[in-house]
Amino acid sequence: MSQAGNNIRVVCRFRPQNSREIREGGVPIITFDDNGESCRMEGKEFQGNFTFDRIFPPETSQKSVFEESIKHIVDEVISGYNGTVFAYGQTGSGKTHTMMGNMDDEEFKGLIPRIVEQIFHSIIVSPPTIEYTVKVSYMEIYMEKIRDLLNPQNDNLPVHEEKNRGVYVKGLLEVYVSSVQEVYEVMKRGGSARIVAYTNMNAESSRSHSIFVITINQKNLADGSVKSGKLSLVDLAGSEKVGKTGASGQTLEEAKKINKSLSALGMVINALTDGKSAHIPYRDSKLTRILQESLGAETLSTLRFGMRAKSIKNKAKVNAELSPAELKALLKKAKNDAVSFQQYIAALEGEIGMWRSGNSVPKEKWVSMEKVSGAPAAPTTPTSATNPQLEGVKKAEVDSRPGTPAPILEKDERDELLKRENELNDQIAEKESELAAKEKLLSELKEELESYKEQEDTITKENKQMTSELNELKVQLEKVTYDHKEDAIIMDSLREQNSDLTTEIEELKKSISGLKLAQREGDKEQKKQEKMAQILAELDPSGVISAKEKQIRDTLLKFEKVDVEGSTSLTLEELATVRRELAESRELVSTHEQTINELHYENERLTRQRDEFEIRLSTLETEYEELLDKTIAEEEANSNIDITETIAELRGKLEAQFAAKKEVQQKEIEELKQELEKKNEELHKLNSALTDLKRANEELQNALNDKEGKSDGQKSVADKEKDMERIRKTMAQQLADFDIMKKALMRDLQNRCEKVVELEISLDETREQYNNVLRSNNNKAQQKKMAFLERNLEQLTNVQKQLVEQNSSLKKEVAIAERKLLARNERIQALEALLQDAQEKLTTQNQKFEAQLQAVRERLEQARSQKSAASSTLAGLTFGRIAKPLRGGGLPVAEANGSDIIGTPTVNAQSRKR
Ligand SMILES: Nc1ncnc2c1ncn2[C@@H]1O[C@H](COP(=O)(O)OP(=O)(O)OP(=O)(O)O)[C@@H](O)[C@H]1O
Repeated sequence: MSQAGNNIRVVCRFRPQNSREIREGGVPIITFDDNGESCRMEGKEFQGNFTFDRIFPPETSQKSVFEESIKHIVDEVISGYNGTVFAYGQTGSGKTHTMMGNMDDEEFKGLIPRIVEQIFHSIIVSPPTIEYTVKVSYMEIYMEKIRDLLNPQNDNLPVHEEKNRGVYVKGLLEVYVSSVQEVYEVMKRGGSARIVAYTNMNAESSRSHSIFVITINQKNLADGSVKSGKLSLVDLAGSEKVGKTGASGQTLEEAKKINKSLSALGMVINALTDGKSAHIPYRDSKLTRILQESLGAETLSTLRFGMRAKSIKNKAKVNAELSPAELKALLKKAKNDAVSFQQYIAALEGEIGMWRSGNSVPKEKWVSMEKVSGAPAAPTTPTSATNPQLEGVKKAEVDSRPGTPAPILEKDERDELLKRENELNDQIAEKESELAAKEKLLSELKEELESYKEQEDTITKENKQMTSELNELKVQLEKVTYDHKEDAIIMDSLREQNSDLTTEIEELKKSISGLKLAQREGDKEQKKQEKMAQILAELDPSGVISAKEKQIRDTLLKFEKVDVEGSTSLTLEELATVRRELAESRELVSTHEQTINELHYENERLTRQRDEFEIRLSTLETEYEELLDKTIAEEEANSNIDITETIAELRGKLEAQFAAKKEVQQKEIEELKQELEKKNEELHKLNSALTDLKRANEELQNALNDKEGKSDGQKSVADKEKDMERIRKTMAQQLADFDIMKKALMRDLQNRCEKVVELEISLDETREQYNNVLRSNNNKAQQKKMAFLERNLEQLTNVQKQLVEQNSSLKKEVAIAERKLLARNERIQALEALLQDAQEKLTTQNQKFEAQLQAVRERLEQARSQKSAASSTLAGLTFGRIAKPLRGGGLPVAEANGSDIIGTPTVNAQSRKR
C-alpha cells in the first residue's frame, strides 16, 4: 500500500509458486481480470472477488511494479508531501523481495532502490534554483522496541510528537546522503545490522518491522522558501503472526502477545474501518504511532485484501516553510489574535470578578470570544483565500493531528500534554533500556551463576568423591594405624616374651653349663681320686720310697760293716754308688716335697670346693624358699586355707629337717676344718722332718767326703768311727722318724680323701634327703596341688610353646603387616598426592575459568566501548555527518556550502494542501 498526498493506493502482488509448492502439487487459486484491478479467488474456504488499485500477477517484473504503483510517489515527496509505502503479507509472500529485492541486480532490485534512484533522478532534473539535502534513517521495531539499524546500540528509542515536527523517533540517526550509492551503502549497513540481530534472535525476521525513511529538504534559492518531504518505506513483519487480520477477540489477544505492533496495527485498521470507533488506538504500538500520519484516515479500507481500500481517505499536508511575506501576514494575524485574546481575557476576568463577589451573571451575558471580538468562534478563519498554506496552518492549529485523541483540549493544554507525553516516552524508553540492560545483565549473571553452579556442582561432586575417598582412606589409615599399634603391642609383648624366654634359655644354658661344669668337676673329682689313689700307691711303703729307703739302709749297713771291718773294704765304686744313691734320695726328697706341695694345693682346692658347695647349698636353700613362697602365694591366691596350712606345716617340717641337716653338715664342716688344720700341722711337721732329712743328708754327704779324705790321709779311725756311729744313729733315727711321718702322712692323706669322699657323699645324701623330704611331704592336698602345678606347668609349657610358635608366626605376620603398612602408607601418600594434585588442578581450572571470565568481561566491555565509539563516528561511514546539498540540474553545490551539520534545526512550517 502506498500513500502520498491525498492518494492512497493499494496494490496487490502475487508471487509465483515456489519450488516447494510446485513439488507438493499446489495449484494457483487466483484468476486475474484483464483490467488489472480485480482478481477472483477460488479457494476451498473462500471464494470471492477482490479489487485493488492495481493487481500484479506472479510474472510481473520488479520494474513494472515500481513504475505502475510507486513511481509517482517520488514526485509527491519531492513536492513536499509525506509518503509511506508499506508491504503487508504473510511470511514468504514476497514483502522483502518487493520492497528491497536484490539491490545489486538491475532486474531484481526492489521498490526502495528504485525509489532512491528516482529521487536522485528527480533532483537532477529539477530546476537549478532549488537546493536539496537528502537524509536517511533506518530502524526496525521488534518486541515493541525501536532499534536504530544505523546505530544498533540504540535499541530502544522513544517516539515523540511535536506540534510542528509531528511524530518522530527521538535520537534516530539520520545520515546525509548525496548519491544512490551512499543510500545503498546505508541500506546494506542497516541490513547487516538486522541480519546480526536475526541471528541473535533466532530467525525473528518475520516478527520485526523495518522502516527506511528518506527525508528530502529543499530550499528555493530564489524566494528562500523551504519544503520537506518524507518517505517511509515499511517492510512489515509476517502477517500470519496475528492470525487473520481483522479478527477480533481471542485470536487477536493471543496474537497481541506475539507481536504487539502487528496486533495494534490490526486494531487500528479495525477501528478505522468499522466506522463506529471514535478512538483510534495509534498509541497502542510504536508501529502505529510512527505510521500514525500515514494511517490517519477518516475511513481506512481494510487491508483484508483491499475490499474497502478505495474508500480510504487521508488528510494530506505539504511540509513547507513560509516565505517572509507569508510570515509577515502570519505575524500580523497573530498580533490581531493577541489583542482579541487580551480583550477576551479581560472580559472573562470581569465576569469572574462578578461571580467571585457573589453576584450571578445571566447566561446570555456570559462572555464569549464572539462577543468580545465580534468574530466567529474559530480563530482560524482564513485571512486570504489565495494562501492555502496559511489556511493549512490555521486548520492545523484547530484540528488535531490525525487520530490524536484530544479534540476538546485547549491548544496550550495539548502542547503541555504532548510535552508531558514526550517526557514520559523518554522516561519509558530510558526505563526500558535500563530494564533491558538489567535483564541482559541478569541473564548474563544468571548464565554466569549457572556456570558457577555447574562448576560448583562438579567441584562439590568431586569434593564429595574425594572427601569420601579421603574418609575411606582415613578409616583405612586409622585401621592400619590401629593394626600397626596392635601389632606393635603384640611385637612388644612378644619381644618381652622373647627376652624372657631368651633369659630363661640363658639361664638354662647357664644351668646346663653349670651342670656340665659340675659334671666336669665330678669327673675331675674322680680323676683326683684316681690320682690320689695313684699318689697313695706311689707313696705306698712297698713303692719307690721303700726301695730307696732300703738302698739307704743297705748303704748304712755297709757303712756299719766298714766300721766294723776296719773301714778298708769300702771301695771307690761303693762310694760312687753311695753318692748316686744319695742323689737319688735327694731327688726323692724333692719329689716328696713336690707331692706335699701338691697335696697342699689339693687341700686348698678342696677347701674352695667345699666353700662352693656351701654357696650352692645356700642358693638351693634360697631357691627352695622362693619356690615355697611362690607356692604359698599361689595357694593363697586360690584362697585355699587348708593347703596354706599344710604348706606351712610342710614348710616347718622341711625347715626343721633342713636346719638339722644344715647343723650336721656345719658340724662336719667344722670337723673337716679342724682336720684340715691338723693336717696342716702334720704337713708342717712333715716339712720339718723333711728339713731334718735334708740336713741328715747333707751330713751324710759331709761324712762321705770325710771318708774320702780318710782314705787319702788315714786319719784317726776312732773319731771316724764315732762320727759314723753318730751318723748312722742319726740316720736310723731319722729314717724311723721319716717312716713314722710317712705313715702318718699316708694315713692323713687317706683320711682326708675319705673325708672328702664322705663329704661329697653326704652332700649327695643331703640333696637326696631334701628331695625325699620334698617328695615325702607330698601329702594329698600337696599332691593335688603339685599335680595342679604340674598341669599348670605343662600348660604353661604348652602355652610357652604356643607362645613361641605364635611369636614366630606373629613375627612373620608383623613383618607382613609392616610391609603392608608400608605399602598402605605409600598408597596413602600417593592418594594424598593425587588429592593434592586434583585440588591444585581444580584451583588452576578455577583460576583459568575466572581468568577466561575476566577476559570475556573485558572483551565485552571493550566491545561496548568500541560500539559506543563507533556509534559516535557513524559506524565507519565516510559520509553522513555533513549535509551535501544537491542542486537541481544535476550540479552538486560547492563543498564550501556543506556546513549544514546534522542537528541544525530546520523548522518547517507545515501546511495542508487541502
Ligand atoms: N514476485 C516474486 N518473484 C520471484 N520470487 C519471489 C517473488 N516474491 C517472493 N519471492 C521469493 O520468495 C521468497 C520469500 O520472499 P520474501 O523473503 O520476500 O518474503 P517475506 O514476505 O519478506 O517474508 P518474511 O515475512 O518472512 O520476511 C524469497 O526467496 C523470494 O525471492
